Amino acid sequence: MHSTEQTAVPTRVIGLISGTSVDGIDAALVEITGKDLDLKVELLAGETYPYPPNLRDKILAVCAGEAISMAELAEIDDAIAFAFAQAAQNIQIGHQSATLIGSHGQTVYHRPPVNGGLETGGTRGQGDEGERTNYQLPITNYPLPITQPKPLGYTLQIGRGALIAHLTGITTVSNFRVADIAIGGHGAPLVPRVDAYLLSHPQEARCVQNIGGIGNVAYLPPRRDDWLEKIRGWDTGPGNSLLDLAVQHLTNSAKTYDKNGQWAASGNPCHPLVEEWLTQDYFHLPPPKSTGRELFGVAYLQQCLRDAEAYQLSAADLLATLTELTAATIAESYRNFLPQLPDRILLCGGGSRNLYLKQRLQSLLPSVPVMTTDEVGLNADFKEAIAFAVLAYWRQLGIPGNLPSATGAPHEVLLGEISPAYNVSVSS
Ligand SMILES: Nc1ncnc2c1ncn2[C@@H]1O[C@H](COP(=O)(O)OP(=O)(O)OP(=O)(O)O)[C@@H](O)[C@H]1O
Ligand SMILES: CC(=O)N[C@H]1[C@@H]2OC[C@@H](O2)[C@@H](O)[C@@H]1O[C@H](C)C(=O)O
Repeated sequence: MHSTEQTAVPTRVIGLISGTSVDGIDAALVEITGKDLDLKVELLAGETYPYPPNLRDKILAVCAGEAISMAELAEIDDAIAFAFAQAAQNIQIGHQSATLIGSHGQTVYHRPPVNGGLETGGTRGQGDEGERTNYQLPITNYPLPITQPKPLGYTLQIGRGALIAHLTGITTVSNFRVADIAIGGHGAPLVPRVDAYLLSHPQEARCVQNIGGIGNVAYLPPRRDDWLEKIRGWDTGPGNSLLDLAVQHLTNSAKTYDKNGQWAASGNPCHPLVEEWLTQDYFHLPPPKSTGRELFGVAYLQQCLRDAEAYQLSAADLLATLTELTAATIAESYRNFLPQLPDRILLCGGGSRNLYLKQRLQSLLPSVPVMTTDEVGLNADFKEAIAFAVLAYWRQLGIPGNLPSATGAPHEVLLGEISPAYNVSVSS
C-alpha cells in the first residue's frame, strides 16, 4: 500500500456529481490532506444545484433509452459541462479558490461486463450474455496480452472535463470509470476506497450504505491485518429510483419523491409481492456487481405496477411495498454475500433522509444499529461529491482509486483523465 506520509499543504478541491436520481448537481468544496490512513477531508461548503428542468427531462429521456442524434448528445454534453462549471464557480463564492476539480459528470448509460470482461480479469457480470455480440479484437502483427476477449462493460458519463477546466480555469479530472472498465471491471462502485480511508474503524465492521437512485454498499472490516483485501462493495439494487418514479406516477408528476417517507409510512407493505420481486436475478448474483436505471427504471416500475394489480394496493401500500423492496434487497444482500453482518450501518445519500426506509431497514436487521454518516462526522448528502474530490486528488498524486474487490477489476488502476486549465496570459 501507499505511504502514510502527510502531504504538507492541504489541497483545496471541488467534487461534483449528479447521480442516478438526476435531481441536481451535488458540489462539495473540501480541503484534503494525507493519502490513505492519514487522509483527512474538511467540508468547507456543500450545495445541490438543480438542473434547469428542460435539461433534466432530456437527461432522463436519454437514461430511459430514448434514441437521440449525435448532435443532440453533443448539445446535452455541453449543457451539462456548463451547469457543472457554474456549480464549481458558485460553490467557491466566499471562499479561497480551489486548485482542482473532480467531476463525475452525469451517467447516461451503464452496462456491466459479462462475466468480468477480459479473460485476464475475472468477475461476474449481470447475466444478459444472450443479448450481446461476442467479438474478436482486430488481428495485428503484435501479440496482445488477451487470449479470448469477452464483452467488456461500457459506461458513459457526460459533461466533459476539458470544457469544465476551460470555463473555470481549474484543472479538472473526469471520466473516472473508464479505466476500470477497460481492464474488465464494472467501473462501479468507486466510492468504497474513499469510504475505506474515511469511515473504517479499528474494531468495528461497518457497512456504508448509499441510498441514491441506486443503492450501493461498502463493507469495511475492522482496520487490522489484511483488512483492505477483505473490503467488499457492490450495487445493492434500487435505492429511490422506483419509489421516485412511483410518486411521479401517482401524483401525475406534481411530486418527485416521498418526503421523509411519510406517504409510504401511512401504508402497509405487501409482503408476498416483495417476496416475488426478490426472486429477480440481479439480487441473487454474487458481487462484484453493478447496475443502473437501465434495469431499475421506468420499464421495471411498469412491471411492478402490473404485478401489484392482483393485490389491489392503495397508493400508500404501493409506496410502502416499494420501500420494503429497497430495504429488503439491502438486508438480504448483507445476509447472502457478507462473511458476517456488520457491527454498524452508516447510511448516506438522499435515501438516508427517508425515515420510513431507515426504520424498515432497522427492523429487518434488528441486531445492527443503523445511523447516518453524519453521526460519525461525514456529511451524508455530499459524501459522493466529496469522494470524487478525493479521487481527483489521488489521481494527481498517482494513487489508484478503484478497489478490485468492489469493481471486479483484476488490479488497481489510476482513475480519471486530467484536463489541465490553461491560464492564457497575453504579454506584449
Ligand atoms: N427528505 C427526504 N425524504 C425522502 N427521500 C429523500 C429525501 N431527500 C432526498 N430523498 C431521496 O433521495 C434522492 C436523491 O438521492 P441522491 O442525491 O443521493 O441520489 P443520486 O446521487 O442521484 O443517486 P446515486 O447515488 O444512485 O447516483 C431523491 O430523489 C429522493 O428520492
Ligand atoms: C455507473 C454509475 O454512475 N453508477 C453509480 C450509481 O449510483 C449509485 C451506484 O450506481 C454506484 O455504483 C455508482 O455511483 C457511486 C458514486 C460509486 O461509483 O460509488
